[in-house]
Amino acid sequence: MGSPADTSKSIKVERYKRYIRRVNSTKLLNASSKLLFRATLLVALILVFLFTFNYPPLALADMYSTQRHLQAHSHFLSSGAWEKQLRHSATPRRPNGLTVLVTGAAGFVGSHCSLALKKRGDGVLGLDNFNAYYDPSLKRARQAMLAKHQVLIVEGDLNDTPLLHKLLDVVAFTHILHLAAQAGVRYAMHNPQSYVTANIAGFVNLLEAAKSANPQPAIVWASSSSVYGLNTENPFSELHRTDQPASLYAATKKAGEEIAHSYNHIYGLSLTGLRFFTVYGPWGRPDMAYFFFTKDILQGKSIDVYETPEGKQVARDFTYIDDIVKGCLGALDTAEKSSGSGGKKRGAAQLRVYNLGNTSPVPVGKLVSILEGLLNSKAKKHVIKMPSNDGDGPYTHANVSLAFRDLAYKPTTDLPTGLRKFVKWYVGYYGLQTSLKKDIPSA
Ligand SMILES: O=C(O)[C@H]1O[C@H](OP(=O)(O)OP(=O)(O)OC[C@H]2O[C@@H](n3ccc(=O)[nH]c3=O)[C@H](O)[C@@H]2O)[C@H](O)[C@@H](O)[C@H]1O
Repeated sequence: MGSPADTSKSIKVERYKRYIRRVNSTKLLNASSKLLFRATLLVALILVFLFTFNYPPLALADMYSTQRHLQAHSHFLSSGAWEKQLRHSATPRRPNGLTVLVTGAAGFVGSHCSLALKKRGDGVLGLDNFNAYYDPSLKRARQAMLAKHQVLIVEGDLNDTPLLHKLLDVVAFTHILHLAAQAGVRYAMHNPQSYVTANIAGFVNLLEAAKSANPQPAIVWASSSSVYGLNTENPFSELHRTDQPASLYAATKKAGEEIAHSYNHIYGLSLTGLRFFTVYGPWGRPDMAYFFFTKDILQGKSIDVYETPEGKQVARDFTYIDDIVKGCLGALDTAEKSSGSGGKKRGAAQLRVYNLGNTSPVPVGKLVSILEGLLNSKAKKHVIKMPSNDGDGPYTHANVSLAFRDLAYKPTTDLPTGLRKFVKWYVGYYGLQTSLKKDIPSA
């Protein structure tokens, strides 16, 4: 046993050691929290750098798509109420009415078709990703217009597989009117990938969901006059060559027609492709010439009017939206049922392709002079040779005898009448009535 002095000394030594251990461990803790803090700061800085400076389009696109994905999937979470809304919108209000999923429902042709279907008592559910290819506020305005008629548009992408399967699970669609696409002939030079994503991957994704559905819906979808590409026979008939597309847009639409063939062959999906010819009218697309010519003429800006390399006028078979809507409804009404179910083919199914044009090409110069008359304003025309490498063709002209025979399709609106209706809508929508020198005469 030691003396009290020894004991007291050893207690003090022990206390000192404990103190030193505590100080050291605090130092260690401080050091490791500092390290952790610095690491977190570094990671945060790297993330901020990546999002803000390094890959802005990628980071933002990812953020938006994740946001949309979460939005779509949050619907699944509160699924009861959401599913009820879907079914309500999709339920027909007439005996034997169709139950139609309209993709691209906030688009130009999609919104008109959705409204026409709803008005005659069919059930309609829309799907649209509201992308910013052109002013999304116009798409929102179309959505609001449809909402007044009890048509719901789900915000989501064709490439969102769980969402597509969910929609087809919740509603037993008899038909899909597939109009969602990356449109525009010349924009394909600037953003080729968007055409592949929407017009090929998106279409395949939709067909995959449709082939697995039970019952399989019949599908009517938008192809394009541009598939005629370098074809020189005139007017364009469905029997002519379509293996020489002049733009990536046209190539993706032609690919769609071939993909439709394979899904029809393998799974018994009923598929009808409609080749639209330069569709125009109220609620139209701001990226199209008739639309931005109107804007530019009213603003006193110059417009480029293309001519062919030989100095000839460029012409289009401009087709009025109401005629196109009748063609789409005719195709839906005559579509036979798909033959398969749950991913298995049970027999041969219908496979069709039709031109939907106006059968009366008009030179672009004439389009401009009609607009000048309606707007009471002289255009500052800048006539230039058509850019040779942007996929544009010199003229289009539809033979619609097949669509007339099978769909009772008969276009009735000439360009002056249709443009008058468009201009009337345009000045009303953009609140320009008072700035025009005279009222737009009624049709
Ligand atoms: O039928 C289709 O399948 C396609 O129709 C539409 O393409 P296009 O017929 O090319 O329409 P659009 O661009 O309005 O040019 C019209 C005319 O104006 C000429 N044009 C064009 C631009 C310009 O600045 N000047 C000009 O003269 C131009 O040379 C052309 O002669 C759809 O956009 C497309 O999505 C697809 O559906």
